[in-house]
Amino acid sequence: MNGHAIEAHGLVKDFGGFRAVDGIDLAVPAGSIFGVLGPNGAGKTTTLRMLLGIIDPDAGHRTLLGEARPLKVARQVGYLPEERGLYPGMQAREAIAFMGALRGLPLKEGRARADQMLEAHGLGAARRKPIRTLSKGMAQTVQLLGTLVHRPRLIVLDEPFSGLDALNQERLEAVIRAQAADGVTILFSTHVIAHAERLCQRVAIIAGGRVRFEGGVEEARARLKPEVRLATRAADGPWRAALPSGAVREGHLWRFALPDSGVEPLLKALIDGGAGIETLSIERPGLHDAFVAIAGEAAAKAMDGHALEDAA
Ligand SMILES: Nc1ncnc2c1ncn2[C@@H]1O[C@H](COP(=O)(O)OP(=O)(O)OP(=O)(O)O)[C@@H](O)[C@H]1O
Repeated sequence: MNGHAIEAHGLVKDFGGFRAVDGIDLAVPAGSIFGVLGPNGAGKTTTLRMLLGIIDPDAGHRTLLGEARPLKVARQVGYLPEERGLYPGMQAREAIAFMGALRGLPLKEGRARADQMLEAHGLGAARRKPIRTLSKGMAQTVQLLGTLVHRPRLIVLDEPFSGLDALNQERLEAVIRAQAADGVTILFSTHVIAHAERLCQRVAIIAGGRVRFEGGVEEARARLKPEVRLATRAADGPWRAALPSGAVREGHLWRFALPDSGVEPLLKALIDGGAGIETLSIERPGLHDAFVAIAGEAAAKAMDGHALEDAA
C-alpha cells in the first residue's frame, strides 16, 4: 500500500456537458486525518464517490487500501454519505447492526457492538427506541456508529459536521481523533475551515473541480507571511519608510506582512523613526487566510456564507 490508504491520479468526472471534477490527484497517508476542503459545488462529493467506487471516473485512476477496484475492499471501509437517513421504524441498535451487516459483520455481533457503542456515547437508553423517536443529533450519532461498527480501516465522511450543534460537533471531533489514535485512516470533506484546521494533518483545497493545494495544514499556513498590526502615536514621520509598500491603513491601525528581514529591524526602524509605538502584534495566518490566498476570495466567501448558514 506504500503508506497511502488512498491514491488518486487525474480523476475526471463529467455530468452531461459539465465537468464536475477536472483532474484531481490525492494521496492520503495511512493512519492520517485528511480533510477535503472546498465551497459548495467544488466537486468534493463527486470525488469521494469516485474514490469509494460508488461511481467510476471518466478518466484517471485511484487505489483504495491498495486496491484498484475500490468495492473489493468495501468491508474495510466505513462511509457516511452527505444525505443522512436511517429507516425510521428501526430500533437504534438494529440500525447500527444492519449497517454493519451490509459490510459483512454478523448481525448478532453487530447488535452486541451496537449496545456497547450506544452506551459509550450516552445513548444506552435509546438502544431499543425507533429512529423516528430520536432527536436529529441522536439519529446522526446512530448513523455515525453504524459507519464504524464493522471496525473499518478507512473511514470516509462527507460533510460530517453539517447539521450538528456545537456539542455534537465536539463529540464527533473526539470520535474522529479516537479512531485515528487506533490507526484508522480518516478522510472527511468540509466547507468549515475550522474543523479541518483542528483535526487534519493534511488537507486538499478543492475549488472548481481541481485541487488548488494539497499538503500539511502548517505548510498551507506557511505559504503566507505573518501579519503585523501596528498602532502608533505619530501620524506621520520618517518611521513610515519602515512600512512595506503593501501596508494597509484601517483607522488608527496599520496592517502589513512581516518583512522577510524579521521583526527586529522593523522595530528598530519604527523606534528610530519616531513612530511612538502604541501597540504591535504579529499574527500567524490561520488556514482560513491560507485558503483565501490559495482558492481565492470568492471561494472563501462561498465557504463562509455556507458556514454561517450552518451556525444559524
Ligand atoms: N449526478 C449529477 N448530475 C449532474 N450534476 C451533478 C451530479 N452530481 C454533482 N453534480 C454537479 O457537480 C458539481 C460538483 O458537485 P459535488 O456534489 O461533487 O460538489 P461538493 O463540493 O460536494 O458540494 P456540496 O457540498 O454542495 O455537495 C456541482 O455543480 C453539482 O451540481
